[in-house]
Amino acid sequence: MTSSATDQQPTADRDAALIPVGVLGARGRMGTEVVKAVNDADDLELVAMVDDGDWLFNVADAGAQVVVDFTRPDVVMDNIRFCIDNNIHCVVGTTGFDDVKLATIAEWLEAKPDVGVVIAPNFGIGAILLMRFAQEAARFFPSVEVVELHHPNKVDAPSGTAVRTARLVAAARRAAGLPPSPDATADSLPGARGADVEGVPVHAVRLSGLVAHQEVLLGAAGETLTLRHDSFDRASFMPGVLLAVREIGRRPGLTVGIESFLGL
Ligand SMILES: NC(=O)C1=CN([C@@H]2O[C@H](COP(=O)(O)OP(=O)(O)OC[C@H]3O[C@@H](n4cnc5c(N)ncnc54)[C@H](OP(=O)(O)O)[C@@H]3O)[C@@H](O)[C@H]2O)C=CC1
Ligand SMILES: O=C(O)C1=N[C@H](C(=O)O)C[C@H](O)C1
Repeated sequence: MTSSATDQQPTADRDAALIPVGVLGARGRMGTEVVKAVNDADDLELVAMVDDGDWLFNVADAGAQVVVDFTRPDVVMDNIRFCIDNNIHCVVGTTGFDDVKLATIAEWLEAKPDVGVVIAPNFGIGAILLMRFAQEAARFFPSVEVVELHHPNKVDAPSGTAVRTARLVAAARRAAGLPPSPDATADSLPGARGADVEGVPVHAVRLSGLVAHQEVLLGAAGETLTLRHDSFDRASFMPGVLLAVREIGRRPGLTVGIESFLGL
């Protein structure tokens, strides 16, 4: 049997190359998948798994250099604060961030210029491309609406991805000088026209059998363009998560979305 270059390295050197990773929300739907993906990666080492009720200090005690957070919008800020204070880079998939929360994280990071935090509403490559395509298309169409469709256990609505998509589309429309989308609705039931995100209606569907799906509907005289992405399995988020884990040590400060990690 031939031995590889890695096999010939002394054990200490080989282990030194592994990135020690802690997972927060480790027993959740996403956390379970992340634990599997980290365990399967040759260059990463799972050193801590923390879920609700567990001792957060475990990640620091275990020497995690990077923490992956898929918990809940109401606890994620405390987790990020803890990691920054303990010089641990953060890869955050948990949703629920607004400009105020992002500014708070940026402020915390000022005291720790070597620490990186990436907040990504979606790690799916297809979903990231959908956002980019929607942004590109937005200026050509007077009408646009976003429909997101998810499993019924999701606690937040609309999804973080849909909010980010709507904001990107709204910014592209503003840059192009487009007026508000035409809409003659004068009488409606509450919620019938969706949530208004910077002038873009966002509709949220919760349905058994679904995982995570999104459509951006764009309309002009005599034509429509529908952009759709489907995550049928949470494995779809893992290449993006692992990319962020490997990259975040080289990206100090706050990054929103992994577009720049993908060269987009
Ligand atoms: N960015 C992306 O690509 C994706 C983002 N998400 C987002 O990730 C988040 C998690 O989603 P999902 O995995 O489906 O949710 P789950 O509810 O399945 O998982 C969350 C887990 O975190 C646990 N938890 C709660 N509080 C804490 C805490 N203080 N410390 C550690 N763990 C805690 C929960 O425990 P308990 O159940 O007891 O509360 C649960 O086990 C959501 O915000 C979702 O929108 C999801 C998919 C992809
Ligand atoms: O809760 C989920 O499942 C998902 N949450 C993220 C979001 O809110 O955008 C990403 C993806 O849609 C799956």
